[in-house]
Amino acid sequence: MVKPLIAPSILASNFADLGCQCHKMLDNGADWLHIDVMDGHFVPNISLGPPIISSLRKEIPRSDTKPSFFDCHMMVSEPEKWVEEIAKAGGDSYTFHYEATKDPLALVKLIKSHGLKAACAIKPGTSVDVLYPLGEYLDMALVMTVEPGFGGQKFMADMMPKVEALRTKFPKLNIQVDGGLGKETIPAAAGAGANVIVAGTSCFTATDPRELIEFLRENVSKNLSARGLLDEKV
Ligand SMILES: O=C(CO)[C@@H](O)[C@H](O)COP(=O)(O)O
Repeated sequence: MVKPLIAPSILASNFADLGCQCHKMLDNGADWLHIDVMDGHFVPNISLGPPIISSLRKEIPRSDTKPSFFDCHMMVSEPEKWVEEIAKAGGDSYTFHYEATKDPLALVKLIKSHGLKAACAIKPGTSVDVLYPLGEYLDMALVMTVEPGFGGQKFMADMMPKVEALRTKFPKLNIQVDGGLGKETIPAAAGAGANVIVAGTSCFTATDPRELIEFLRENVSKNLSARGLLDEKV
């Protein structure tokens, strides 16, 4: 059974006001914060790293009663190098790119040994088949629906067969989609079986973020329920 999880991508926030903007998302119903770490090598952009995650963790302490999950998407060329730093900074999950590592299973073990959830992402040009041998070891698979590197790009609907294939093979796996998600594109993503929705621009520009987050969640719930996979526990 899986839950719908809505994860605003802080790349779309105003970094000068990061703490307040993150509180706003969590207070309006977000389940996770999606934190995009970019190194200027794996992707042609530089965003933020462990020091900012560490400051954000002080602002949003771990809590059992309030959402405080930091979902760290590592768009970096040497993902092995940053696991310990991200754990120390207060990350909860560590998503590496399949394309960036020679030994994904060893990396999954390393991530878990630091107490983090382990996830693997694939870029749009990467076949979903590469995730099949990893699926049983992962806490989450991420199907990129834009080329990684920048927010505000157009959702690639042609990635949905990858999501559908993963959902069929791994009914209970968290399957995340990232890039171009909002009211217009959620039906395709939820319909294909995605349950973890990263939404940057749509969440941070919404006049009513609560209404948008609820809309995204409803779409996912409806589709998971139709598949008999919805975890209804709060
Ligand atoms: O990882 C990335 C981009 O590389 C994403 O997390 C984007 O930041 C999503 O932003 P929107 O497309 O929702 O604006």
